[in-house]
Amino acid sequence: MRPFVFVNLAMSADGKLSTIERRQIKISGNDDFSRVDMIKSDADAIMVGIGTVLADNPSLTVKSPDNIAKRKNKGLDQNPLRIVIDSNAKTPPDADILHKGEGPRIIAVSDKAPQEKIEALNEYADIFVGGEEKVDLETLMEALSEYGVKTLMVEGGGTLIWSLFKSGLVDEIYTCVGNCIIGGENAPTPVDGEGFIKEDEFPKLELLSLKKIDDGALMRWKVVKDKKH
Ligand SMILES: NC(=O)C1=CN([C@@H]2O[C@H](COP(=O)(O)OP(=O)(O)OC[C@H]3O[C@@H](n4cnc5c(N)ncnc54)[C@H](OP(=O)(O)O)[C@@H]3O)[C@@H](O)[C@H]2O)C=CC1
Ligand SMILES: Nc1nc(O)c(N)c(N[C@@H]2O[C@H](COP(=O)(O)O)[C@@H](O)[C@H]2O)n1
Repeated sequence: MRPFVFVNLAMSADGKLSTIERRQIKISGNDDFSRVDMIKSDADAIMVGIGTVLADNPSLTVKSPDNIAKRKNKGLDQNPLRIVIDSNAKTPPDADILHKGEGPRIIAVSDKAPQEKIEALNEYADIFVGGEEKVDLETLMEALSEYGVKTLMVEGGGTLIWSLFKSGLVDEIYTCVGNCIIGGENAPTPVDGEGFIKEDEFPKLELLSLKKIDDGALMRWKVVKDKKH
């Protein structure tokens, strides 16, 4: 058993998540930020990789007071369970994700994470340990399911999203295409990592919806399971 996993990302019209400096930038507009806040608020958990924590220092909190109130009325924490994928326990103990907003956090580390760093982070978050070098995402998903997580939103970055696709762990992806060009051959893209080589390995997608949002476009894709072309 594993949660339903959906990825949400914003990219430029030329397919970049950020600049070559890998700093946090605004790609989508206000309507898209409202949409993201809503789907985040409806999710049981939200996940990012350590690359995103170090680059963006996100809090991953629900922002809209209405969305917070709806969660509270349902007896939920203000924010979904926040999860960082971080083999070496490099999450800074003063990171916003550990301090802003109420609600549980999990730092998922591998067997090689130094014990003293685990202990420091354990003051603010539960620690999942799994995987020899990198975090074992499949085992983590099973653990999250046992924890009661039915829907998991993944906010990036491209390295984590690659691993999730490689392991067949993505069910849907929302792609917001902003009206700008970023460029740079080393700028991050939605799916980085090693990349698929053979066409029959490519995850196949079905377009569920396509609409204009702000001055860009929003696509919602379903990952087609076990379909080869
Ligand atoms: N526009 C958008 O929507 C978004 C943009 N971004 C941008 O993306 C960039 C960050 O992305 P990126 O650098 O790819 O980092 P990621 O956030 O994808 O984190 C990747 C890191 O996670 C760790 N990790 C541990 N286990 C695994 C595993 N099994 N699979 C994959 N990764 C694992 C690795 O580091 P280690 O081995 O040290 O643990 C790895 O380098 C930033 O520039 C950020 O601004 C990010 C999110 C959304
Ligand atoms: N939807 C969206 N649009 C953009 O333009 C973005 N740059 C991002 N980035 C993601 O949002 C996170 C910010 O989280 P907080 O506001 O700090 O809670 C950031 O880390 C990226 O994951 N997303």
